[in-house]
Amino acid sequence: MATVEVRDLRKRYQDFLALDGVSLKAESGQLVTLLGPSGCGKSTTLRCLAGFLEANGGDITVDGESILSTPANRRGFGVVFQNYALFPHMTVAENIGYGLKLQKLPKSEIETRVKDVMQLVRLGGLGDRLPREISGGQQQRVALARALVLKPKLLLLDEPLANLDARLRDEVRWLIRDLQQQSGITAFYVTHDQSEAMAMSDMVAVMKQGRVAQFATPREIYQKPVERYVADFTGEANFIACSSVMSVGEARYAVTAAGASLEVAGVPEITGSAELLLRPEALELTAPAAGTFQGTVTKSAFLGAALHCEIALADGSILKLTAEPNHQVETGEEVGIAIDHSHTWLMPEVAP
Ligand SMILES: Nc1ncnc2c1ncn2[C@@H]1O[C@H](COP(=O)(O)OP(=O)(O)OP(=O)(O)O)[C@@H](O)[C@H]1O
Repeated sequence: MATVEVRDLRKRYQDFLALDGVSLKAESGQLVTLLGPSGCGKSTTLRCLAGFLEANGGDITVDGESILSTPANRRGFGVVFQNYALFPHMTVAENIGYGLKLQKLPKSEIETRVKDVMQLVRLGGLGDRLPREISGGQQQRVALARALVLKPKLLLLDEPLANLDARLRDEVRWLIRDLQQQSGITAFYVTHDQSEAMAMSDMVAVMKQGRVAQFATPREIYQKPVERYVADFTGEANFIACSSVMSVGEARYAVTAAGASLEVAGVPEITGSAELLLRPEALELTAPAAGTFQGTVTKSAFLGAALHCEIALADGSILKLTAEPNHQVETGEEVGIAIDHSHTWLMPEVAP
């Protein structure tokens, strides 16, 4: 178990600054996810952690000690990538035991540890197969077992589910989280899939152009994003520009949005222009006069478990919401929208 801290990490590829001061921390036993779109620096951060890349500035510490000068093979970390990189000519058991063999452990100990970890990742009975004789999900479990068998201080996972189909993704996702929690290994996990990040993580770092836009729990990232970029990346979101914003207490504001006056919570110390975040589940269809907002239905689609609607407000904003499936609304109909105030959140307007 290890506490791992990344402080102001910088990495340059020729004249391109890929990491521009990344800071985050995994407490012992936590799974921390790096979430963000392609090219934001997730893999670069993970490779610096693994020791495959040399940072140009900042520090990485494990239990308070800098590891930057420790070579990758002496860091004691387990690494799992999206392309499993199994040795094709070795059996499943040989692949898993390879690292232990390099450590020159007695054969009987290797056999026991390989057998135990194979049970753990549910590969029992497949030890004699070659990688090409097992499925993609099983191959990824071999890669996981190969990392876990070394009892690493830290587990680094870079899009480990990327090559799996939806059903296997789900299965391997929960297996990884279960194993990580049971073993108490600190882990960093890279993904661009927000639902994966939300479901698995203790903490999420949402990355934006080589920096961490927000580092917080999944709940906080979803409910209290610091800016639109984070809100957009972590689920369906509606934004309404506010025409007036006045502070009325600590991180509380009186705002006017789409003709309605509201008192809302938000990011502390907003001084300039601001926009209101309304998640679809915060909105409910009402009779026209009964809602906080009034608008016109521009789209409605029956999705089975819910009715998806889009409503145009008088100021031109479009609100997306999910209504109860038996609700009947027609395109062009005037409706009201009630807001659950516990689900509103004010953010400063930030240049993209
Ligand atoms: N070896 C390299 N030489 C030059 N630029 C690089 C190199 N590796 C990565 N980059 C650039 O650095 C930036 C960050 O890359 P990185 O692989 O860390 O992003 P990522 O968030 O992991 O993206 P993805 O989800 O696509 O893997 C990108 O703009 C990428 O093009």
